[in-house]
Amino acid sequence: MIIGIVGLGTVGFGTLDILTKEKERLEKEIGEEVVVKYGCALENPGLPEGVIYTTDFHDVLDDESVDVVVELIGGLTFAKTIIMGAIEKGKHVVTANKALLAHDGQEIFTAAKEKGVNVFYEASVGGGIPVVVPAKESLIANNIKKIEGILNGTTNFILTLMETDNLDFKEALAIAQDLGFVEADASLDLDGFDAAHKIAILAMNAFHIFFDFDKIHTTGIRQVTKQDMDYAKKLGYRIKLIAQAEKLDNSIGIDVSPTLVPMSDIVGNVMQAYNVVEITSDYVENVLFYGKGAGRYVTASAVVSDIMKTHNKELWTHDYTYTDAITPIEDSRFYVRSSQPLDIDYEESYSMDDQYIYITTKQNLNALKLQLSGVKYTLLKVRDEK
Ligand SMILES: NC(=O)C1=CN([C@@H]2O[C@H](COP(=O)(O)OP(=O)(O)OC[C@H]3O[C@@H](n4cnc5c(N)ncnc54)[C@H](OP(=O)(O)O)[C@@H]3O)[C@@H](O)[C@H]2O)C=CC1
Ligand SMILES: N[C@@H](CC=O)C(=O)O
Repeated sequence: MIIGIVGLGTVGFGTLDILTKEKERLEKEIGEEVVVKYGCALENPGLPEGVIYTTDFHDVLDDESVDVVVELIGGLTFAKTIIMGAIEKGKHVVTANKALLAHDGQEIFTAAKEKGVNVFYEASVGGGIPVVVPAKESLIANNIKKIEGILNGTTNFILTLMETDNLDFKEALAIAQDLGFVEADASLDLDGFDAAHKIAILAMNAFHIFFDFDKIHTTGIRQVTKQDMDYAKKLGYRIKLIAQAEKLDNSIGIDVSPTLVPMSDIVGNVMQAYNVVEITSDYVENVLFYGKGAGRYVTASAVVSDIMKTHNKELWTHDYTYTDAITPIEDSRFYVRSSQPLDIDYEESYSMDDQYIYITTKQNLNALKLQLSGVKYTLLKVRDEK
C-alpha cells in the first residue's frame, strides 16, 4: 500500500508518526507493505527518512504508484480539488474533513462510486471514537431512529473549564487552541457548525439521505453564560452543546443547540474534549460511543484505521436519496429565565437574584416563543430524563 499524506499539521503529522512507529505491526495485520511515499504541506515539519516532501499536492495525485491519498488540510476549496483529483485518478481517499463531506458529500461519493474507489472518513466524526464505521456496518440490521450527542471537543472543553476552573470563555478557548482541538476558523466550533457537520454525516448514513447542509438549524455556545450554568446546576443539569438527528413524521429533524442535560445522565457527565454519540434504533435499542473527540493522536488513530481499511477491496456504497425535508426539532422541554414571573406550563421553577427560572413541560418552541412575546428571556433546550 503506497500512501500520500496531504496536510501535515495536527492530524497529518500524527498520522505519519503512527504509520512510522507501527509500520511492522500494521503490515502484519493486513499482510501488505505499508509505505508513506509523500508528505505534502506548505512547510516541512521534518519527515522520516524515505518520505518525499512536497508543497505541491499534484505530485501525489500524478504518481501512479500512490494507492491512497490522505487529505488532512481541511477547508472546502483545495481539499475538494485534492479529493476529487484523487478519485479521478482511481485512488482511494481517507479524510477527516467533516466540513467538506457535510457540504459536498453527495458529489464526492457519487464520483467515488463511478470510479470504483472508497472514500473513508471515520476521523470526521468524534475524533478517535469509532462511530462512522460501526454505525454503517455493525448496526446494519437496525433502522436508526435517533442520533444524539456531544460532537464537538472544543466547546465541551470550554464549557467544562468555565464550570470547573471558573475560566472565562476566552481563556478556555486559548487553552483548547494550544491543545490542537480548535478548527483553523474557530467560529466553526464556537457557533456550532462543526457539530452540525458531524451530525450531518451521521444523519446521512443513518437515514440514507443527502441534503442541503444549510438547512440544519445551528446555535453555538457564545450566548451560554456562567450565570445560566450555575442556575442549571441548581436544578441538576449541565449545559452541553447537543447535536440531534431524528426521524420525525414527515421529515428528518436535525439541530445543534446548547441544551441542559441532567447530571444523572451519562451525557451530562461527558467533560473536557470528550465526545459521546448515542444511537437509538429498533433491534439493538440504545448504544453509546464515548471517547476523546479531538487531538493529534486521537484523531490520527481513526485516520490510520481508515487507511488500513482501504486494503479490503470491498466498496462502500452511499446510494442515498436527496431530500428537502430537513427541519429543526421543536418539541422539547425548555429552560427559561426571565427577570419577571412567567405564566407558562412548567415542571420545576425557582427564583433567585431577582431571576425567575423555569424548566417547562414538553412543548412546541414556536408556541412557547409566541407566549413569551414582549418578554425579555433566555431560553435553552432541556434533554429528557433517561
Ligand atoms: N485537530 C483535530 O483535533 C481534528 C481535526 N479534524 C480535521 O482534520 C483536518 C486537519 O486538521 P488539523 O490537522 O487540525 O489542521 P492543521 O491546520 O493543524 O493542519 C493543516 C495542514 O494542511 C497544510 N496545508 C494547508 N493548505 C495546504 C495546501 N494547499 N497544500 C498542502 N498542504 C496544505 C498545512 O500546511 P502548513 O502547516 O505548512 O501551512 C498543515 O500542515 C481538518 O479537516 C479538521 O477539521 C478532525 C478531527 C479532529
Ligand atoms: N474542532 C473539532 C476537532 C475535531 O473534530 C472539535 O473540537 O471537536
